[in-house]
Amino acid sequence: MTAVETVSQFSGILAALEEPAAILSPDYKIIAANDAYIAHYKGSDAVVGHHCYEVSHHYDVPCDQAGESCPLRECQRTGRRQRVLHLHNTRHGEEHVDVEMIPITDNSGRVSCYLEKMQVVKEAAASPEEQGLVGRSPAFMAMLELVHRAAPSDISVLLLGESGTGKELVAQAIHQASRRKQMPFVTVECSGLSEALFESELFGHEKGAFTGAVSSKEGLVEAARGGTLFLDELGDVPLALQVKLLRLIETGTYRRVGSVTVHKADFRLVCATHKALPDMIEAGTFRKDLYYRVSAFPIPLPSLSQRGEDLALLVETLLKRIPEGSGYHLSARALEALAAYAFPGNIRELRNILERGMLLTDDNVIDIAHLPRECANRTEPLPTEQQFGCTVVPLHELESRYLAHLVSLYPRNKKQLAEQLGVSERTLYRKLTKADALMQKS
Ligand SMILES: Nc1ncnc2c1ncn2[C@@H]1O[C@H](COP(=O)(O)OP(=O)(O)OP(=O)(O)O)[C@@H](O)[C@H]1O
Repeated sequence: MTAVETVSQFSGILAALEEPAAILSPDYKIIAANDAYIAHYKGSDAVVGHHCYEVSHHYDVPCDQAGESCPLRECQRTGRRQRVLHLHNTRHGEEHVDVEMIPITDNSGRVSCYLEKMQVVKEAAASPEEQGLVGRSPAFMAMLELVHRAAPSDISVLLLGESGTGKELVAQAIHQASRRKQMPFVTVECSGLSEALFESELFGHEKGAFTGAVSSKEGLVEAARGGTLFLDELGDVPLALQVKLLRLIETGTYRRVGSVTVHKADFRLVCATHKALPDMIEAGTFRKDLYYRVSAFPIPLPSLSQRGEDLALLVETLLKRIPEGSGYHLSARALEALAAYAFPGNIRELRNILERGMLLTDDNVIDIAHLPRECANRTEPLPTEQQFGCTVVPLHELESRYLAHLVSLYPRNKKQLAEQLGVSERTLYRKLTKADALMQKS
């Protein structure tokens, strides 16, 4: 089939698609594109005849030669449709885009071209935003791809990540991208609740069900009707309550405390934990059956230290979100210092560091001096040997060299030498033996 025939055959399909779509030749050339594609990428029909990677990435070479996975190349390799999440340059700036590549065969069964369909991923932004997830590092993109795939279905998602990695924000993003987005998103904080409190919080109670239940109250399961129920810190739910949770999930029904009426639940379940649930199962502190119910679609969240490329973007974003923060910025040296820090508290810790820095600075620049000592300590790079004016050697080696030099000056007077050095003669001999060994090594 010639290119002209291909265009006429597919122009109808392209026009019928609402999302940006194009037909690509095996050598990455855009043969035809729909209006949505043109509007999204260039705003003019000058896209036809250009390479897809030039238009969407502003690259000179195909994605796989620029360090990214190329769906067209994968399609050619496997002969099957491919989906991948890419960061594209669109008319709105950089956007996360779900790219779907479908091989098209001609009458002889040979793949003659490819249909490329784009869907802008709304769950996250690649530039600082007032709200929502931001990120562009490979670790973040891998997580976002899973979020984007899971969100539209009703599958139970288990978010696994250290404290402060954004589990609650991801849960909200899943809700926002789901068909339940118009309905409530309800968080259940599972840690620190007693058995009785947990049950009445979750299922509600009737008037007089227990001392203090002066009126009947709707529970969080009821409040989440039609929407998403987010169980945060699932690993903290005590064993006795896990069975009640399991019953809720298995039967899709619940009863208010003090009532015999069975209610039907209607929610999509998203759970989060920073604990290793399989280890807890081993230890007998988490039910295996509950684990399999909640972990149909696990999504690991990267720690901040795995998202080094996102640090500057997150700093800018958080400063936008902290009240009064948008007037402030971080000096290059301070950013460098933070880049070398491990962030055990992840993004929440970064936010705290910035808030503290804002209070400590006298102008609008947060500098090294305004960072906590544990971050700032790593900041001053050691002077080079040239700047020092001498070679930098480990202290124990310096001591050995010094002792060797002294002994060469006073070979017969070790007792006096030990006295002058403030050590016992025995210690001096021990140190000299070490020094000898070191000298022989070097
Ligand atoms: N990708 C992201 N983009 C922007 N802000 C983020 C992102 N991820 C997390 N944050 C911010 O980091 C902070 C911590 O996020 P969140 O509370 O969702 O973490 P968490 O993993 O649920 O923490 P914990 O386990 O302690 O409950 C919040 O201020 C949140 O807005």
